[in-house]
Amino acid sequence: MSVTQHTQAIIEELLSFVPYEREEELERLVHAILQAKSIFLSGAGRSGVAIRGFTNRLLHLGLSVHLVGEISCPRTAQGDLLILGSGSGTTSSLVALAKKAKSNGVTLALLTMDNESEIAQIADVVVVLPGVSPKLKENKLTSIQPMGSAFEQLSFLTYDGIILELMARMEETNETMHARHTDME
Ligand SMILES: O=C([C@H](O)CO)[C@H](O)[C@H](O)COP(=O)(O)O
Repeated sequence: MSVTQHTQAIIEELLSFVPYEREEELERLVHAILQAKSIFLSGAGRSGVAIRGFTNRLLHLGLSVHLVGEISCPRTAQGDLLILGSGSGTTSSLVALAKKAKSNGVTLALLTMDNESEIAQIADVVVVLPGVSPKLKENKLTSIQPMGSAFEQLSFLTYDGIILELMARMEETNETMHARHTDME
């Protein structure tokens, strides 16, 4: 197979996974974002790459957003929202952040493959995305891709789906968002 054929197969795989997403879980996340005073976001590795892209678009919507770990990241407070992207829901640095958020009265949201994972058990909002990972106890699906790739790609796309929904509800446009894009590039 060629690289373009592999790419096509990946897109077809993701399309076949989308129906496993639950609209009511995504609605709870959209609601939590709209209610939050400030939104803090984090993820490790490739899950973290996806959440960085999401943070950028939330900023373009005019929301108060912070990437955990950046030197500019302030202290959390009650009324804030922490969104974690973790396929396994067990990544140790994120477990620590989740516990800290809960003890500070911060609403905790998690995008994950495992709704019984350590973080999922204490999260207020859990969005389960389908995928496959060697880190999971049980894999119900199979993937043509290695490790957590399908989850990581689907989370990037789902974040963009959430952005489109937020744009509609917040009456934001491509133009209003572009006007907030950094001039420091
Ligand atoms: O980058 C990753 C790895 O290559 C698996 O595909 C993961 O995103 C990273 O290890 C974080 O794991 P999760 O918190 O389980 O998403």
